[in-house]
Amino acid sequence: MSDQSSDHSAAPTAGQARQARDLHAFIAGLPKAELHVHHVGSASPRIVSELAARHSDSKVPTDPEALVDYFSFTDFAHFIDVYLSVVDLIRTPEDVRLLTYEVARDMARQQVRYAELTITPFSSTRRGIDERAFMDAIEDARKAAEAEFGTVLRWCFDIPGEAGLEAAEETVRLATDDRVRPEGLVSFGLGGPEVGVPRPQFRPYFDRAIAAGLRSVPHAGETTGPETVWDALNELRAERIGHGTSSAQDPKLLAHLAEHGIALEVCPTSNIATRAVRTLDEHPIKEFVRAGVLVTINSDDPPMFGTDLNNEYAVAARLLDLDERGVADLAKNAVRASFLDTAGKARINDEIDTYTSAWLAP
Ligand SMILES: Nc1ncnc2c1ncn2[C@@H]1O[C@H](CCC(=O)c2cccc(C(=O)O)c2)[C@@H](O)[C@H]1O
Ligand SMILES: [Zn+2]
Repeated sequence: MSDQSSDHSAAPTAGQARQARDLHAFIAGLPKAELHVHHVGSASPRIVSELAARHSDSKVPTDPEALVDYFSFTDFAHFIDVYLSVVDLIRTPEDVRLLTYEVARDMARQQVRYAELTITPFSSTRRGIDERAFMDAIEDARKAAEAEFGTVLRWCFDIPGEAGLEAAEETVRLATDDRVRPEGLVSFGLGGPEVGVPRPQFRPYFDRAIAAGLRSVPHAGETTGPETVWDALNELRAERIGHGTSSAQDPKLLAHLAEHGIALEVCPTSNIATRAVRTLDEHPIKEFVRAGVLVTINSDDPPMFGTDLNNEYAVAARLLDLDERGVADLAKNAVRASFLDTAGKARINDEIDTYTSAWLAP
């Protein structure tokens, strides 16, 4: 998969091409953690086309090839429309289980040892899927994935902000009611369009989620300015920020993020595909690193953006001019910023170190 920049730099030399090939090979085998990736957004073209074929009333193509054009977006609002047309395909608990298990399989193929998968339960329960059956489906898939692939999944439940306080109430109830909240739930987020969806209104819901032991990880600064990131920090007590792209416009914000170790969940190709950033070469990831911000690399909605996590690491390596050790450090950033327990973090970090040392051994 190539990145989507309109990069017109000179053609690489033979040595540079070999080095890039070698780095792709290194990335493919590197143990990783992923912190910002969406459940429905990770449905593979095969799964999406199979589900579309079951529902003739859907506008989603039933041919995986035709999905490539269907997954090209004129702007963020268009992306959300397409995203919801795929959400509409998820209609039964078996659809939910199949999707979740296959997402875990795709992650395992990229050596993802741990992932915090963002799920929007409101979107499924409001479409008629029973909440108990929904939770059983994702938990069954989570346990099967861990047993069969060795990939540890945890859940982030997010509020689709544009759906307003009704969605907020339903999401925080599903996330905090011990009769229904799933064992794998660790965090609480806020997704969807940011324009016209001010973050402060969700403070009471984040307060309830945090009081129930969940970690705060809202999207912010993806399609609006740094003030949305400040609101996510000050009103929603964000421990990490989804995207945070516009933070680069506010040096004080960058300094705050760096000083307090608040990680940005950077999704480079997503920002290009949704038109949040014009080209990869203009992406602010370099400014984040220069300011000392903890940067993690993520795929967001990989099949929808024509990418996968390995490709996102390759894009980041190119933009940051990283060698194998630099890429391994990026992977360890995600482990550090994760909500995995200390033993789990040590285990993945040791795997990363062992793999990198073996790769670089003369
Ligand atoms: N890069 C992204 N940036 C932001 N969000 C992203 C990104 N990728 C994926 N998402 C997901 O998109 C959904 C949006 C759902 C939404 O807006 C909505 C609005 C009105 C009604 C309903 C409904 O369900 O009835 C849903 C969220 O679930 C979110 O998790
Ligand atoms: Zn996202």
